[in-house]
Amino acid sequence: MAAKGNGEMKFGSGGGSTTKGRNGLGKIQTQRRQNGICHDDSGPTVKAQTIDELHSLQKKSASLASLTRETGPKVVKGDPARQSETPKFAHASHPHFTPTISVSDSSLKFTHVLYNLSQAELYEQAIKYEKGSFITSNGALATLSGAKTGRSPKDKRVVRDETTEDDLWWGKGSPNIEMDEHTFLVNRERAVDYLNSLEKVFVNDQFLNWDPENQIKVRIVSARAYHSLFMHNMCIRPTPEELENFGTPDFTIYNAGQFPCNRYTHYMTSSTSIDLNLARREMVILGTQYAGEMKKGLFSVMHYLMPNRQILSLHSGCNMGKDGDVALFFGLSGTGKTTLSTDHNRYLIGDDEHCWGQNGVSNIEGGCYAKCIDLSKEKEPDIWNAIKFGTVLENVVFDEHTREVDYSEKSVTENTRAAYPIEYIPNAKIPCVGPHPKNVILLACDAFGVLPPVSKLSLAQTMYHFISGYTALVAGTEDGIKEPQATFSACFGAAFIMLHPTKYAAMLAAKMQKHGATGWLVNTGWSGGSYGSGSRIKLAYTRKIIDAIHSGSLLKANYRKTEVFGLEIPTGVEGVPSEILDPVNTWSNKKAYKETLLKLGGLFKNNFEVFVNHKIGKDDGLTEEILAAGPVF
Ligand SMILES: Nc1ncnc2c1ncn2[C@@H]1O[C@H](COP(=O)(O)OP(=O)(O)O)[C@@H](O)[C@H]1O
Ligand SMILES: C=C(OP(=O)(O)O)C(=O)O
Ligand SMILES: [Ca+2]
Ligand SMILES: [Mn+2]
Repeated sequence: MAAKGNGEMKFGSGGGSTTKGRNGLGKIQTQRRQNGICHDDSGPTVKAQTIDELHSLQKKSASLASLTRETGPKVVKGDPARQSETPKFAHASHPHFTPTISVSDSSLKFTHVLYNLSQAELYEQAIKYEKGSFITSNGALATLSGAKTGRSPKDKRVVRDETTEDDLWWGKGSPNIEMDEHTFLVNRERAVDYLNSLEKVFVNDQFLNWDPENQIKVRIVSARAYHSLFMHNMCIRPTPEELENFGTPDFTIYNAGQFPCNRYTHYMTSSTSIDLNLARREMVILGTQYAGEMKKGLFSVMHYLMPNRQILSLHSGCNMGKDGDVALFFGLSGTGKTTLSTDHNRYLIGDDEHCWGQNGVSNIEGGCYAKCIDLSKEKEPDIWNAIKFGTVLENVVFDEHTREVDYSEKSVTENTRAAYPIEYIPNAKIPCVGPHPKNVILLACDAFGVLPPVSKLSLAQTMYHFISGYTALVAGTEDGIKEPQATFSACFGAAFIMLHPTKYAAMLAAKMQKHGATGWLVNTGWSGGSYGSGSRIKLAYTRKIIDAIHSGSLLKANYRKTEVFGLEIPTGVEGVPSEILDPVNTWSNKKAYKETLLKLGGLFKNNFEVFVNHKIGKDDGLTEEILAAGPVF
């Protein structure tokens, strides 16, 4: 599969190109692998369906309807390859078929709906019809997401209308780039036409949010078995009874990711467009097949719907101890939410998206989406073992013959991923709900290497760091040592929030205060120098720190304050060498340490300037305190 400049996918010809693996065998470069599409025409003979049956099926798939045409393709259930399910009148060549002149050409076509297929059925669909789909030695389904191997936040658009005009955060710094209703409909029509032009589409009807009172029904219409399996794993799966009584979805995604948007359409700046229309309760995806867009798109919807019900939506992992103590793990991508919330000694509530309401926390999702770069069985056994039959493995490289995955391979992308149902983690807490959090852990992967491995935060400091949403990763790994790239993303999820960050911050402050939660800042990044001279803090040490937070022992430790950031750091943590707890000790060049510390402090200050004139909550005092809780120098 080769990417064209405009984001379209082009399937090239010829065999898959291979590179030599460790054992000399060709390793499948899944990105470039080509395979002919297999057409299965060996099904039994044509059998007509009743009109009633057809109507009930059409009702089920009413969301595929065009808004501007009275008629569109007829929708039928089942795989077109299994011809027994194909009605007679689908074939224009049939002697009894009488065309009507009053209908459009599209109404003569049939689109088969593959409705809530099982994992096994989706495997078969993917392997038969989707290039680059393979079963790996652990039983997972390896797939390719195409040209896009990560999200495209710059291509996200939100319809600005009466519904959203006053409520949403617009303008500088906001992730909500506006589009008008008409343009949304243009893209919607493009996506629906594309989907209707296919022989078959996949429809998933599922739930979001384990809190039964605030559950949302979602429908995902997509063209690839990969997308259907991904959402099957990531959303909450309905029981057969729940599916029978599903009714009308609260929100629908039309994922036509293989098809580009029209770049001449107003508001478009590339051939990728992810469009959110809150009034219509619809999302359209064009020009990207990265499955994470669906999951994070729905997360944005929850970031709008839930705060309106006084429920705080959180970009965080969440787990619970044997005694019912709940911890939240906030952090940007790659900082450790999934890794640290998946803890063999605790119950996993969820790895990425939660709600904090009146009764406690609830996971929004039914699955986890783990990064798998450099994954090892020793360091992350639970995630390793979750990669089995049913799991979607995105963009990984594996041995052509043994189908063993090489998790160190970055040739397709560094953002290799595994999506699995949450019950694949043995100590998952089902239903995924828990009491009010006791600890709120803010994760930052500081590639500058100046933030302490752990600090205890005051409420004002927690808010300051929550609003800042800092992390710094390395810019690129190929051209040698590069400057770490500081990223500030409000609420540790600026790409997904819909309201002004201070709205979420005020809710978090109120909830933490009410329930007596303690805030912590944990650096999962560098120590002993910046990226290039220092090294990443050992996961084993970070786990010890997290253990001490959970057990309550760290709360009782002795603390002292650091300069510049004014962070309270413990003098000792069980299982962690004491000297690393103050980063200055780990730097051989103390002058370089101080310069880097001041540099990072300056970046924090600059970033926070846009929030200086905003009030956080009803309490003026808190706003003042938060402004004072940043670096001082
Ligand atoms: N000290 C550490 N703490 C947490 N993660 C670490 C650490 N060192 C290395 N890692 C790696 O960093 C990555 C964190 O990614 P992940 O948990 O998926 O982040 P998120 O869920 O926040 O996007 C994992 O690949 C993990 O193995
Ligand atoms: C899926 C994502 O989540 P994370 O990287 O936080 O795990 C994402 O941000 O695209
Ligand atoms: Ca994320
Ligand atoms: Mn994650």
